[in-house]
Amino acid sequence: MDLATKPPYETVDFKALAQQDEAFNTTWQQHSGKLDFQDPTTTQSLTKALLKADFGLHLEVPDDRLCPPVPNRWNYISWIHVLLDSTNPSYSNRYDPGRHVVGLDIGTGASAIYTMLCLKSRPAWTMCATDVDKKSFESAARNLTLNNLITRAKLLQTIDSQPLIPLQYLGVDKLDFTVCNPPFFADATDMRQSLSGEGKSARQNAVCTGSENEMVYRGGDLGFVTRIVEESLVLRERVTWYTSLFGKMSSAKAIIGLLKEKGVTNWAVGCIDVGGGTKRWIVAWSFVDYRPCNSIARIEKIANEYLPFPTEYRFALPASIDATAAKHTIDQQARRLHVRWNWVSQTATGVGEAAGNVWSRAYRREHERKMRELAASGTGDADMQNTLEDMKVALAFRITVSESTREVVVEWLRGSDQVLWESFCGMVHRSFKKS
Ligand SMILES: C[S@@+](CC[C@H](N)C(=O)[O-])C[C@H]1O[C@@H](n2cnc3c(N)ncnc32)[C@H](O)[C@@H]1O
Repeated sequence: MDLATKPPYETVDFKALAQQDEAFNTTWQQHSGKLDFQDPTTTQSLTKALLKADFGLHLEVPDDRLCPPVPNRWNYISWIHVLLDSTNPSYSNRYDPGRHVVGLDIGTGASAIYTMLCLKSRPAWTMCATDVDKKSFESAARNLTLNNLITRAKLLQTIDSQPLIPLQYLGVDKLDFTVCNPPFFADATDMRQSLSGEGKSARQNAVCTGSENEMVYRGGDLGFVTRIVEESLVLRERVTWYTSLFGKMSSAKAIIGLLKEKGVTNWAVGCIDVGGGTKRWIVAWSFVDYRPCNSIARIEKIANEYLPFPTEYRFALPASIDATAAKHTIDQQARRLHVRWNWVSQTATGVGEAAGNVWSRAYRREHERKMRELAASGTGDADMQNTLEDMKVALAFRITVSESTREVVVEWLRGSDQVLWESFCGMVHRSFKKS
């Protein structure tokens, strides 16, 4: 399986895993095929077997440190893959093996799980990783060495008074993303109650071997990520995507509320829910204007007010228009506008960039007049193209005509002006209403 684009886990086939992994098979046989997730030996055996079978990774963690469940950790990383691939400056919306990406794993833990999954799945990536806990830090370094990944990682043991995104101490100027599974609990009582399932109808899914200093932070996950938000308001574009996991939906909502209050308009919300187990939430935000694809930026499981503005607009082709005519309409319409435009007829997809509202009636009239003048003077298209060369992009978009669904799909790729994006979608749609 190609790890670079390996999809998220939906379930785990324990029986098949037992056939592949001898050590896990012993656990499986001992429990007669019924795994006890409250037993630390079982959960360690499962984690090790999955990492080996699915990622070719070897893991050693001290018994008193967090042993990470693989599906939920991988699903976060695979969500980050889509987030980064869909905000690729080339607008390709695909994994680019040549793209060098630098990430930071805040609080990497004894397993260095996120760092290892990123490095193993994306060979051109490098990772920075921090932790305050000496034992976890040393164990993380051991795991990276054991898997021959240490040369692509920069490890830093920090102290709590240092920034959570310590660019200066890491000797790094910019980052493409941060990943973080923060300590979820506000104090020892909160941790004990939550892990014992007090106040919940169902028991916790798996035993947690995490020590108090790994799992507890003042203010819990909300307190920890509020610090990341505050640092992000200073660092801004020096990190393209700030992301974090949350144990509670209420914490994810509070962070989105804080981001909105601070004027952040580009964010994404994800949910991790493997096999109906404990749900986890992911929030990502950015001060850069590349827009993530709708399918990962907006999950349906949270109230609308916490979702970012949609980055996709679809409409059905009128019955009177066939797909060939629709493709022609889209291409011709874009060519008449003062935009950079690249249409690929084989895939019926075009990508364009505009400096502003160049489809307004006034702008179009003026543009057409200039085009006529240029044609009359014999300099033709070339001069008009020159005006696009140094253009500051206010909106980038992709338009696809889907023959199978008879739909036009408009995607927002770049830009911070929601009104401009809505106006553009309206213009594309109207051109089909007229014909
Ligand atoms: C819940 S654990 C996550 C470990 C690992 N990333 C995982 O997902 O299994 C939180 C980690 O954050 C670390 N941590 C706590 N405060 C920190 C700080 N100020 N800077 C960096 N790491 C910190 C803890 O030591 C712990 O390893």
